[in-house]
Amino acid sequence: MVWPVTTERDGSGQLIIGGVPVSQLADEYGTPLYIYDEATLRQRADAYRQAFERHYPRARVVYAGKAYLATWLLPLLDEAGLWLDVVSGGELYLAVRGGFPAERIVFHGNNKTPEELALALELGVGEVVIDNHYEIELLAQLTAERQVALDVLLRVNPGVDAHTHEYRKTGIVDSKFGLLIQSGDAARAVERIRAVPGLRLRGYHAHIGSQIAETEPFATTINVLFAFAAEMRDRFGVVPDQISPGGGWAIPYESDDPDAAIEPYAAAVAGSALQAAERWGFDPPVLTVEPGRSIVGPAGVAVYRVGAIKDIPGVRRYVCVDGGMADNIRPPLYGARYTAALANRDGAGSDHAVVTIAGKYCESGDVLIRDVELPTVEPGDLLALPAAGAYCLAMASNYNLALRPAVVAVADGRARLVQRRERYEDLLAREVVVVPNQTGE
Ligand SMILES: Cc1ncc(COP(=O)(O)O)c(C=O)c1O
Ligand SMILES: N[C@@H](CCCC[NH3+])C(=O)O
Repeated sequence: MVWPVTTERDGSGQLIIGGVPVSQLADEYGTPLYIYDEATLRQRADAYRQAFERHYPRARVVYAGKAYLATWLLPLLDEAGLWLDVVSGGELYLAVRGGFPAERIVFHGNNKTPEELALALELGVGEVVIDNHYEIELLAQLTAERQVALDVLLRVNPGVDAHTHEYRKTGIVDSKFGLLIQSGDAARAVERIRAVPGLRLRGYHAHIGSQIAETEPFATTINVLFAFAAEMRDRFGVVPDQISPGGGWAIPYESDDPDAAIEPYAAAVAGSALQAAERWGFDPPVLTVEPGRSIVGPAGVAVYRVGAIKDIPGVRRYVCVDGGMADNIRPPLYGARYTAALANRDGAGSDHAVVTIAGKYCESGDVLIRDVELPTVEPGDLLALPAAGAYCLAMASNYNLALRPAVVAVADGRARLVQRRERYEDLLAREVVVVPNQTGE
């Protein structure tokens, strides 16, 4: 359940993804290595669009690029008919340079800079999701200067507590995202947006958090959004043509996690929206969802090579790998759990032991998996971590001047290098001070 759909073992026990042996990829491109299975990506993108089309008359699926964004992914998203959510000038720039249609880009962020907003207008993004009063004034000025009109949504804070890690909650009252409904702040923003000639208010947005495996908080959020919409209709006569409960649907990381299938999520979210529209007296507006993790997460596998192995008698065995928190910060940041498998062999017949997979960086917290049962591993073995497609590379750093990993996309027995591994020279690319060459000149 946690592995890409094409994952199998060949006769010799090697792990195969997309028809390609993982060890072959590791030998060719080095480790750590991130492998994306195109079949899984396409299947999930299609599943989202089809499920929402089935359950709702006017649905829009927007991929949240913060989970993982690279130019090679863009045609695949485009072909699947998805929109794209970006949260920075950098994501916006990459998406447009990579050929994604700007009119299907939604620009998010709780502190968009004047330069980022100007870029969004220049590139012609489809929608901007306004987060705060400062942004309304910036957009008022920018649209007036350029004599253009812009479609906007208002991000509200619905005051909904989703069951997820504290750091992943975004819709509770004490949050930096959106404007609170219950204090009247969101209503004040609606009033102001309506008075700005260059802004066309299309509807309301909320995002309550990430890695949420229950549908109930989404249903509550949708109801709060429609109730707010009804209040705005009664006060100002505004009828929204779009409502968005954001993204945040979970994926399984370990085999006993909830399976978080897409179909029941879509059925529940669409059902809640239809019900709430009826209850509050609206024709169903466009329903927009913004999955990030649940599209790319299950498609990605991280591959590491084992190096040092350290036994602390009676305490634990550390199996150290050649990556860690620089390519995957999630375990130290959220206490996120992963599972792992031997990739270059299946370890059949060998003893099993509970070990801790540690990274190579200078932090005690640099542990990828605490306590995972594996066959006996040796230096040189390859370990594969599934469900690594979202928020690993996207949050990767050069800590300890680590080189960020290569990315390979696999499909039908073929591998494409889509992002090369960083090189030592890349570490010098931004240095301003002249670096002497080896002869000291
Ligand atoms: C506004 C918004 N939309 C969508 C997402 C995507 O979330 P996820 O990757 O959990 O689906 C996020 C991130 O949490 C977000 O902030
Ligand atoms: N980066 C997070 C979640 C935050 C999503 C973006 N708002 C994770 O890895 O789970």
